[in-house]
Amino acid sequence: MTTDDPRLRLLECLDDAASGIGLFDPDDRLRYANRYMREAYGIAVGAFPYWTDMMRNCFQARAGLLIQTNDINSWLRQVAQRRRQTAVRCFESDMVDGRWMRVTETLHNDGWLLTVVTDVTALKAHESMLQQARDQAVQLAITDPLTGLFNRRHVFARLGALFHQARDLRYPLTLAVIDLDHFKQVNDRYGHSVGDKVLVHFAQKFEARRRPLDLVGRIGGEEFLMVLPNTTVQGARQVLARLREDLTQSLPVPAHPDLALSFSSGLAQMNAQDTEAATLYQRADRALYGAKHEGRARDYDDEPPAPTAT
Ligand SMILES: Nc1nc2c(ncn2[C@@H]2O[C@H](COP(=O)(O)OP(=O)(O)OP(=O)(O)O)[C@@H](O)[C@H]2O)c(=O)[nH]1
Repeated sequence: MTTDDPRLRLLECLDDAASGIGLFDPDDRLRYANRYMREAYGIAVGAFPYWTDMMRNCFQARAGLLIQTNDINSWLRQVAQRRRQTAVRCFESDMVDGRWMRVTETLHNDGWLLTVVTDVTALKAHESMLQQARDQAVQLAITDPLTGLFNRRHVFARLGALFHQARDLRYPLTLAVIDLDHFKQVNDRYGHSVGDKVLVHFAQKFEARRRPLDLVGRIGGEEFLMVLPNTTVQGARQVLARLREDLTQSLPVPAHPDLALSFSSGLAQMNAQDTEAATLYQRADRALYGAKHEGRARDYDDEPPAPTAT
């Protein structure tokens, strides 16, 4: 049938629309549904159910809208509290067949409600792909590609936050700047790729010893930083002693059993004079030079912390 009456043409076009369109009267009974809407919700041609019966049918037949509940009556009560409360309501719904629908309900002054249902499955997939790509980019930006530890930029950014937290909550915080000894000789003697394996091995040992609140990262070629919240210098010395033990009991590169390597560390515990993380780090870095100067393979802290102001 062709007609020039735009209202009739509109009804014809609505029936072919690529979105679901439904119209509910003030008693919440379906009075019009286009083909898409009937198919999506499993409503027979010629049937005009109440909204609650439509939902009940979806639940019982496990068709159309995915309703995950053990108690359909309580689900209906909860949803009814939100339905018809605002002039326009927009939400997303899962369908039993895996599709995602965006539902827009427009409430007219006289209580008639227009529902438009659009398939947004492709958009959702795209959104989740973007989210994954973003997460991956963030991960790459904070990770040292060789060892998988946090990189220098991220460790220093986190150090700032941990420093202020420890100062505000008044618990001790100790830094350990760790540097492998005579690492250049490893590269010179065994080659750069073996040197890389050694770095990875150390990183794994550091990571394995890390407690949940500790922060470990690679801040330079063969230099690592450990941030130990709630830990004094004495506590940090124990952590490092255990690390040395771990390292003496393992071969950095099994193909080269003669390859053994030590590390030196500079320790500094936050004190009342440290106004920012940078000064604490400088003290730890200076202490590292002390450890190297004293003969390497040791932990060094040249400035015992002053009593913390209360
Ligand atoms: N294999 C490898 N080597 C690196 C990497 N980054 C830096 N290095 C090397 O690490 C070596 C560091 O040498 P130095 O700074 O002289 O330190 P060292 O030989 O460990 O001597 P001390 O620290 O004084 O005990 C240099 O040879 C760098 O080329 C890396 O990612 N992989």
